[in-house]
Amino acid sequence: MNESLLVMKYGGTNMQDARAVRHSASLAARSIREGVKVVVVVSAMAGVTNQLLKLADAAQSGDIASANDEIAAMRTRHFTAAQELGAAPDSDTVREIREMHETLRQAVYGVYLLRELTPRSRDLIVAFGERLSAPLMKLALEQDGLRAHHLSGGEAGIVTDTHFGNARPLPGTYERIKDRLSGLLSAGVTPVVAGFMGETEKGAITTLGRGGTDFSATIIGKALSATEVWGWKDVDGVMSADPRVVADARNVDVLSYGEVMELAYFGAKVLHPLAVTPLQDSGIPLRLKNSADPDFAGTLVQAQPRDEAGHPVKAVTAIRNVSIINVSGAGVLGIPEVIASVFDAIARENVTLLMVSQSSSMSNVSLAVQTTDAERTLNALRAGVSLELKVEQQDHVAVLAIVGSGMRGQKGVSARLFTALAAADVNILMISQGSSELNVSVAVEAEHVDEATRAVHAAFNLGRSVTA
Ligand SMILES: Nc1ncnc2c1ncn2[C@@H]1O[C@H](COP(=O)(O)OP(=O)(O)O)[C@@H](O)[C@H]1O
Ligand SMILES: N[C@@H](CC(=O)OP(=O)(O)O)C(=O)O
Repeated sequence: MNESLLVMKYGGTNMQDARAVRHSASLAARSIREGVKVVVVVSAMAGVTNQLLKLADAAQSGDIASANDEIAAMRTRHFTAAQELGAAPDSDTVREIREMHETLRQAVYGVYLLRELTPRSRDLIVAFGERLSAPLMKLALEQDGLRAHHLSGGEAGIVTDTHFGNARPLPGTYERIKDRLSGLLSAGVTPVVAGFMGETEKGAITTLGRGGTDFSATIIGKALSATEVWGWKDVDGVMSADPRVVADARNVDVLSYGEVMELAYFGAKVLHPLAVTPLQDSGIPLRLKNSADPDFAGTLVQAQPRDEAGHPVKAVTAIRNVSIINVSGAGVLGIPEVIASVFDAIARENVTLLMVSQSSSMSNVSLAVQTTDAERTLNALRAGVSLELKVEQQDHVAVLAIVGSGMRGQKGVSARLFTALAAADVNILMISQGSSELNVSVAVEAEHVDEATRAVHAAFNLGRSVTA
């Protein structure tokens, strides 16, 4: 039998300070000592990605003083962590962190001089969060008595397209990762890869979208035919609802790739929406585990769902900051070309539609989009469709979704959802059901989304172990 290989991903919370990094390293070390080969993939320290985005914006708007203040604060944070992990002032780790901060400072100064922040330069800047974490994890593994080597996403072989900010791996990436990491692994060295980032074929740094370190880990898992990919979290795994909203949310022990994608798409912050896609062909399992309780099995994500009779829904989730764009125009919208022009205009803008509904009279189409995309959507529609159409925007909306493969062919699930919302006095603005029958989603007023989530969670009895 082949020896086991695990890809272990550590998020921002698990990298937030020296103590967290040391603990994270000890979790990897435990498996390595049991004879398992491990590839470690790290995120930026908690809060660093947002800080980098903020300071890049400050530089673009001419406020180089506050950008430099933020860089200095981050630098102190990384140096303190290195020192607390035992790095000497003249060590490689300290030198590398100093050099990276210097390059970051220069890149940010370039943005300030040009007053221009392109998606490409934003990616270069924002990826420093992960690049700065990797040497800290390498150091912690070495302090634990292991041999380790850190690499950027590009150095590890992650090659992407040029969609800066939301890049996708190119097919050749899998071979390349195998080439780059196999030698280290067979020499007994643990690779520590900076997550969230890759590079184009020409070597420009790209990022994989917010939360993209999960995606890096599964890309690497596929490339190396890993036994499993483990995502270490600060929660027990995927919960039946956001535990910050629903106090009695419970861990879901098994989910299918499809179910977890729906949950991530509809706002469950616990996983990148595309993270499972590299695993789908091979059936490599993904496990989400709590770093504070490593012996707990967590959530196993695999090809097949595991349904329990009488529990069609496994989790309820919500996307906030949504807007509804209403397109209306009696008589005009019924014409197929007009409908096509609405979707064409949106497709050109690359806007993600969260929900779509069309009235049966065909005089009205409602589109739910992230509020950050609303203006672009509105402009595209006004420019690209018939003048006779009226386009309106409604803000302060949220989309709530129930997810579970047990809904397939089950009657009464939507009725139960609507009854729960009505009893909680929550008005429904839009309704949609995926044809896969993995989810039902509703748009509600944002101010009611938390109470709606709690009401739905209770109505489907999710506050208990949801699978046998
Ligand atoms: N359904 C859910 N299951 C688990 N966690 C959820 C869910 N919805 C939202 N969350 C939140 O997601 C957080 C974990 O995601 P994130 O902070 O991105 O992890 P990390 O950065 O450590 O990888 C949890 O702390 C939890 O509050
Ligand atoms: N640091 C990146 C990538 C990431 O995956 O982070 P985390 O694992 O902390 O969610 C982000 O904040 O988007």
